Amino acid sequence: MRFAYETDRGPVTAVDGVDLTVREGEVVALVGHNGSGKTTLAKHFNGLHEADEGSVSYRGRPVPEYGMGEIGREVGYVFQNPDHQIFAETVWEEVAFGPKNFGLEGPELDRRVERALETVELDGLDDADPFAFSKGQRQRVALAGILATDPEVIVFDEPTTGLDATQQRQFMDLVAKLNREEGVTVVMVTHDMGTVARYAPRTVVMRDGAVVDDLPTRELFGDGAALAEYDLVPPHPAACANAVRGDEPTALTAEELATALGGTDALADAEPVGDTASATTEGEGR
Ligand SMILES: Nc1ncnc2c1ncn2[C@@H]1O[C@H](COP(=O)(O)OP(=O)(O)OP(=O)(O)O)[C@@H](O)[C@H]1O
Repeated sequence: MRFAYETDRGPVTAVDGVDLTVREGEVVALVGHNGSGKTTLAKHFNGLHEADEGSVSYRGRPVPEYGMGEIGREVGYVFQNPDHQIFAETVWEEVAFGPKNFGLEGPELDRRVERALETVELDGLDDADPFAFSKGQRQRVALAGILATDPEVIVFDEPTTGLDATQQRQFMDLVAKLNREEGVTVVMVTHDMGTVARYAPRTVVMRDGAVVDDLPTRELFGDGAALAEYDLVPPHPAACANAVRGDEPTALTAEELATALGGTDALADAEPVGDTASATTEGEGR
């Protein structure tokens, strides 16, 4: 597929020649430099963009054929900045907006909202003003708003940007639980290699609008040549493991590294997500 933005200076091609299949129940990371086309591609998954050439299909049917409401119910998109999504004056109104739009009302709507708020651990805060929340809490409100629509797929654009290490871990553990327990398919655009290593078994690497690699994350982080070629910095546990492991597969997390070195979980416990906070392709702040 191909997509170009129309600008004053003419069309800017953002994605070109991408051929990608995401399977049900997967967690896939989309990585690559700034401007490589990750967000543009991701926005095709729920119809926020429509391909100029080729097409993007969901369950075998082209996304544009679904209509916005229909595809929105299947594929939720969580924006990088929750404030691009949040608009209501109370948490309840915010989370109820999606399912209300899809025609839910009464006790069924209440149940959906309560369940979504429980999942993100914001239950009991129905009347709170989401704009008075921390960034991490707003991110969770935004996620609850998507969860309340009961999607099959969730697309996250930089899900942990602006969250501290603990909030990052909490947010991503929640996402992992949705995948594990409810079978939600997850596609996440991220620069955070620690998050990729810990949560996404498959990584798609983009460059200049194209997919240049698509491989198991463990393979990517164990392959020095590929990491150098794509200019990706592996998370610390993988870097350490690569330095000492010989022919063994690399470690992706501190826990795995500790086990590989014959240690105990104590080492892992000592290092919560320091690796995820620093091991990005671009350094802090992204
Ligand atoms: N609204 C827009 N108008 C014109 N060009 C755009 C627009 N949004 C993105 N682009 C261009 O499309 C290309 C791909 O951008 P995109 O945001 O998809 O990349 P990305 O990999 O998600 O980048 P980042 O990591 O910085 O979020 C870039 O060249 C970018 O400048």
